[in-house]
Amino acid sequence: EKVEITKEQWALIKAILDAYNRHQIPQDVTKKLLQEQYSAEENFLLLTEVATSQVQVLVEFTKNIPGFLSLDREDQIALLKGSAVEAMFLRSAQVLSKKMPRGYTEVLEERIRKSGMSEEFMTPMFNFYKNIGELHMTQEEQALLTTITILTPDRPYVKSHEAVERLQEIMLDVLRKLCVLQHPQEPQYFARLLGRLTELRTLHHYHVEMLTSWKTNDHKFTPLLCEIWDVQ
Ligand SMILES: CC(C)c1onc(-c2c(Cl)cccc2Cl)c1COc1ccc(-c2ccc3[nH]c(C(=O)O)cc3c2)cc1
Repeated sequence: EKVEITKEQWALIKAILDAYNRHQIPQDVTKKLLQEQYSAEENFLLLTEVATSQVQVLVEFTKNIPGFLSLDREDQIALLKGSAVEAMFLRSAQVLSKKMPRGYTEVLEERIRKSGMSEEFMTPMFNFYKNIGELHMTQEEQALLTTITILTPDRPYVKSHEAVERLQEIMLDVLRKLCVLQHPQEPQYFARLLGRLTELRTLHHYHVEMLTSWKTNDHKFTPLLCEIWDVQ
């Protein structure tokens, strides 16, 4: 049927895309990924620094999601803690699938592969990166999919499930319409995007074990990561 995006929905897309583009990791942090040292220790430290910076960026982005700040304060925290890993898988996937200048993508992939994480997590992780790359998502789709991931109602400790669900449904409806308009030749495109959300849940479970395996090898995380991931 004829898909119609309303004026309000276009305003919502613009607000979310502006917030998504406005909040980026500072250049001096991402530039460090290009420095010379490649030991597992050095890679882990660099990834920890980038992840910490990414969490700070994520918090700022989330505050700009229309309606988020009207949610219960404790639910806002529960949503951020519950979605941080998934939002970071999405963000790093988008960065890895872009052909960045100066082999930035290869450098990041190399550091992730050689950061002391067990082999068993590599396959599903890089499979996800490949799947995201094949979707060739537009900026709007990336920003909306990240927003939908953050507004997942069934995270631990969320009290007002319905309020979060209502907000997520608004975003899902906008993304559905956008997919029909931007990928007219691919009627299943929206369903494929949602399939990535399921894959993110699985990666989230793997990530809990990744943290434990890093911890046992006495890897240190920053206070912000410890707080958001309930480690230490
Ligand atoms: C604490 C560290 C070791 C960690 O634990 N799990 C993960 C971990 C891993 Cl590997 C994989 C996936 C998710 C996590 Cl959450 C990580 C590292 O997490 C990140 C790695 C890279 C990026 C990243 C890299 C480059 C970037 N460029 C930009 C940009 O805006 O230009 C953003 C950006 C983000 C973000 C998180």
